[in-house]
Formats: sequence, C-alpha cells, structure tokens
Amino acid sequence: MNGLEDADLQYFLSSYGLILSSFPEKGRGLVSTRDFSPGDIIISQDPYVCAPSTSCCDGCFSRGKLKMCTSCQMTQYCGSTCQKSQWKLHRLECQALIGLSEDRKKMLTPTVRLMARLLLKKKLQDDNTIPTTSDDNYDVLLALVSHMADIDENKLVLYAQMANLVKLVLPLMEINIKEVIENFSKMACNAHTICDSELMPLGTGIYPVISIINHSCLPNCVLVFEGRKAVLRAVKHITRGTEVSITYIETALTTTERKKLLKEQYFFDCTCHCCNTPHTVFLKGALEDNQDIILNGYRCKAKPCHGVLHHDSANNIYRCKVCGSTREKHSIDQINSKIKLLSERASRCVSSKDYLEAKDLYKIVEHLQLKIYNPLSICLMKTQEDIMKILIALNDWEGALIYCRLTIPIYQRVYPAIHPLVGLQYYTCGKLEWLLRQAGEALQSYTKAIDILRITHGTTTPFMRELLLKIEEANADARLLQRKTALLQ
Ligand SMILES: C[S@@+](CC[C@H](N)C(=O)[O-])C[C@H]1O[C@@H](n2cnc3c(N)ncnc32)[C@H](O)[C@@H]1O
Repeated sequence: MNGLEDADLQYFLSSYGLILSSFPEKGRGLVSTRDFSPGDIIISQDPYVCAPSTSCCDGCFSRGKLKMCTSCQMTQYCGSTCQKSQWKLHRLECQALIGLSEDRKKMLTPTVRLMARLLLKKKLQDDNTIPTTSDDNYDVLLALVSHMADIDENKLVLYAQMANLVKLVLPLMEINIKEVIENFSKMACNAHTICDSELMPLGTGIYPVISIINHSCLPNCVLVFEGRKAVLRAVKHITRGTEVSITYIETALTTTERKKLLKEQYFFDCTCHCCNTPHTVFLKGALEDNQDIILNGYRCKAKPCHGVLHHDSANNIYRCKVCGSTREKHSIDQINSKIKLLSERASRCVSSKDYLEAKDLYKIVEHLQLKIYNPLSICLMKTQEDIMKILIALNDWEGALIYCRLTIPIYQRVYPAIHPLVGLQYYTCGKLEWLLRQAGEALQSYTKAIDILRITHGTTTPFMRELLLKIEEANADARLLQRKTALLQ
C-alpha cells in the first residue's frame, strides 16, 4: 500500500476513533484513539466480497423463503431488493456460471466462488462500474498478510489447483495464477466466518479493515454479524491508546491447544496475557491448580477427593496432588479409546438422524468421561452439549434443560464473563424453561442472557428484539403466577 492510500485509510479510521499502528511482533493492528465502553460499536463494515456456504440469501444472508436465480440456478435471494443489490457483481458471475458444465459446478466450493467474486469485484472497480472507497478497495486487501513463506508445499499445491479452477470459471478474464495463490493464502488467515445471531455459520467474507485487528485469547472486543455486515463491539472498557483485539479461534481450549491452533492457521506464537500467565484456579472452592489441568486433566478416583492428576512420567502413572493416590496410565488410555470409538459412532448416528441411538451412545460417553475427567472439563462440556442438542431434536425439553444447566458452570469457567456463547447458553436455558412453563426461571435465564447479549449483540437486531419480547412475556407470566400464589395463601 502506498503512502497516500495509507493516509486515506488513517483518515477513514480516525472517524471511528481508531488508528492504524504497527507492532514489531504482530505487524499492523488497530489502536483506539478514544475510550470505548462495553457494548459500544467501534466499527462496522460490509465485506469486500462474501459467499454463503449454506442455503441463505446472497444479499442479506437470511434463511427464510428463498428464490433461486433463474439463470445460473446457483444463487439464492430472499427477494428482488437483495437480488438488485448484488446484480452488478452477480451479472458477471452468473454469465460465468451458466457456461460451466454440471461437473465443474460441483467443484465450485464456497472458497473458490469467493475468489472468483474477489477478482470480478476488482474488475468492476477497475472499470469504474462500482465505486472505490478508502476502506473498500483491492489495495487494502493487497496489504493483508499472506504468510506465503510459512505455508507448506501441500497447501500451496492445493491453492494452485484452486487457482486453476478459478481460471476455468472465469475464462474471459486475465488471471495471474501467482496472485490468486497468494490471495488464497491471505484468505486463510484474514477471512471471517459470517454467522447468524446464534453463531451458526452462514458463509465467509473478506473485511479488509476488520482483518487488520489482531488476536487475543482474552480480547477486548467481539465480532458479530448483522446479515453480511461485520460489527465490532467492545466487551470491556477500552481506554484511549489500547489495541483493539478479537479472538480468531474458539477459546474453549487449553492454552497448549490454543497456541497450537494459532500457530498452525495464523503462523504466530500467541503471547497474550492469557497464554503467558499460568492460570491458577480454584476448583470446588479449595483446590488450586493449573487451568489446563482443570480443563483437560484427569480426576482423582479416591472419594471424596476432587484432586486433579499430574502425570508422573517416570512411573507411567497419574498421581493426585491432593491425596497422593494414583491411577495407571494404561487404564485411563483404555477408557479414552472406548470414549473415542463411541463418540465416533454417536456422531455418525447424529448425521443419519438416528437420535435415539446417538443419545444412548453419548450417555455412555458421558458416563465414561465422568469416570476419568473432572466435572469441569471441556470434553465433558462438549458431550453434554451434544446430548442437549439431541434431546432438543427429540423434543425432550426436560432432559435438554438438565443438560443445558449442567453446561453453564463449565461455560462460565472456559469463557470470559461477557462472551456471546455464555449469553446464548442462558438464552437456550430460558427457552427450555419457558417451554416447560417455568416462567420465573425463564425470566432469570433470559435476564442473564440479555445482560451479556446486549453488550455483544446490541439491542436493535430482530434476534435481540425477539429476546426482549420474550423477557416481557416471561415477566408478565411470572408476576401472574406470583399473584395467583399470593391469593391461594
Ligand atoms: C488477520 S491478520 C491481522 C493483521 C495483521 N497483523 C497485519 O499486519 O495485517 C492475522 C495475522 O496477524 C498476526 N497476528 C494477529 N494476532 C497476533 C498476535 N496476537 N500476536 C502475533 N501476531 C499476530 C499474525 O501474523 C496473523 O496471521
């Protein structure tokens, strides 16, 4: 990016209270030039390009009733407004898609379509068919990191194959294969998954300014999506001069796992506060231990000890730090092998919608996990979540509520207090309680949900308006119930 464009971008960012800065160990990043409070929108941006990965409207990413583009039969819209809004770009894409054989169409992954759209958008901007702005131009994209030197050869071969496919899709365009390969590697570490309000993935987008934001495992901001628009909100007080950060990964992982994932996908060694400070936490109010061992470690078998086990590699055993009792490594390995096999079978049953079998299998997995892992471990949380989803699919609200409630203490341990997933789990809990006519409990859960989600999601989206309505309903019902009880006494 040349000096002038950099100055344009700085000018654009200054209107949001942000400045583009450079960090020796991270490259570029965004720093606040004013204070932000939790819930404040810092910046929102439409994607340079985006592509759905599931059945949703290509314009607004909604999932209601959709109509297929009659020409290419590959792009869907919720109505004519969305179709018109995308027409300039889709007109070129549509012409290309019509010319493809059915076999080629099948090879068009969302990533390949995203790249084709990127090249088409650049062409439209080069031809002045659509405007170029300081935050919506190919040059901002060119400045994104690609980590080309770090990518392994197999990945590069894959990117080259994908670049050739893009060339086949756009035969009338002059395609620079090297540039497309580099763009694929940029996508891998800069693109964002577009999710709905309940964090279900809908597609992928490239947001050139949002992509300048660096990662922290304990970030001060959260990125949510309103349709295709990415909205960055503060989740903590951010004082002037502080770097804004988001998390690139699911943080319900141990430090070792997070570091590995970030290194593999984003090519950096995370040195955030969370990764650098060995966490000492309290379990059952008394025991202190390292966060990683609590989240992924094995538990003491001796009752009523709640100790976690430390690996004694010299003797190939696990030893409890609290009571000293031991467990053989091979017996733990045996149980883990069973867990793995049963989880795979259960997951296959879910894919084939055999929920009853899946439920039974996951319950055995849970039983085995409880034998070796401590009750706050991440793997147990994941199994309990799977069981909850299956029970919801089976309309077993009571069972689902029990599992939903079981996961909340683990959510509270693995996520920061203001995290969309914690808010959404309270929301699910509230919905189940409401279905079971537990208005008072539902009101409490909805209130907890809204306390978090008003910060992460704001209050104006349809999803949040619905939640606010649910709270009103639950409130009215809970008061009615109170009055009835008072009359009976
Ligand atoms: C989406 S980009 C962020 C912007 C990037 N720093 C730049 O200069 O354009 C992601 C890349 O930024 C760097 N990065 C992000 N967060 C980091 C962190 N916490 N520590 C070190 N490098 C980081 C890594 O190179 C990563 O692949």
